[in-house]
Amino acid sequence: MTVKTKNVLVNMSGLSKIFPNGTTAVKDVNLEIKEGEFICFVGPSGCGKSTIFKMITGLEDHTNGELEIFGHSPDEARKQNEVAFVFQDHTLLPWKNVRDNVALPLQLKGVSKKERYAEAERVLELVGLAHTTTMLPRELSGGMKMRVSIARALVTRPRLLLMDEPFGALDEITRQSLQEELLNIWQKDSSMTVLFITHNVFEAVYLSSKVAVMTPGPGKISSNIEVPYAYPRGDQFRTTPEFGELVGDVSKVLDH
Ligand SMILES: Nc1ncnc2c1ncn2[C@@H]1O[C@H](COP(=O)(O)OP(=O)(O)OP(=O)(O)O)[C@@H](O)[C@H]1O
Repeated sequence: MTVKTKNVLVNMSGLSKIFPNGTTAVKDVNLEIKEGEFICFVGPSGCGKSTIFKMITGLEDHTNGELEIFGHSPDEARKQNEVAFVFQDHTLLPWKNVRDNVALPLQLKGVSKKERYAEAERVLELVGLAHTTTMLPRELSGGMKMRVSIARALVTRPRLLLMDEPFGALDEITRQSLQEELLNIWQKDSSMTVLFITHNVFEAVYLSSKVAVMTPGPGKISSNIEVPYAYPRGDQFRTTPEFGELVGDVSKVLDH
């Protein structure tokens, strides 16, 4: 299967964010994201990655420039449940079982219990946790909690999935198996676009169809590096010379 590219989904043009205290977190970012892409954002701490995500989700307004999501404002896109996000901290409610945690976004929309449980079970199956529906978060491992958190983000069938360092707290083996699962889920849904923040250059190259490298002071995208390799890539991709070369290319831009 090749990289899936379709219509423009997110359009950032001259996008800037200056916080009220005068900090310019993001300056003049131009990026066109197409439907079906998997884009990783890498860059040093404080270069504005999370601020870009917050502007896309409407949690922060932008100061200058344009930002459109499916031709809508970020607020409109969020209201239509087109955007979902996953953070490093899984943010599961400790008193609710797995199925209720996953079904929560649908409960908030007023979806009936029968329908939301059916949807929760569908996405739990996708992340390999169909057997955990009645378990409580404290009974799960760190990797399982992250899978539940991903299932909860998928339950509204978003067109755009934002992930802010979701695997940062996991050990390397769990991280790699979750990377594989995430790619499988993304490939099953031909129209879902994933934007993913990571500090890990290996993770960025393995996952993405394009790596957006950011530099600080003020935060801007200094380079877009295409990863022109078909999916599924498989574990062996990590040991190929092509993979090593791309990791080198991204690292070089980061070091400048
Ligand atoms: N609410 C805020 N008010 C003022 N400045 C802020 C605010 N939020 C973030 N910043 C500043 O904006 C800049 C970008 O922060 P941001 O969190 O987007 O960086 P990041 O690249 O996601 O960092 P990290 O990788 O450490 O999470 C930083 O200088 C930060 O101090």
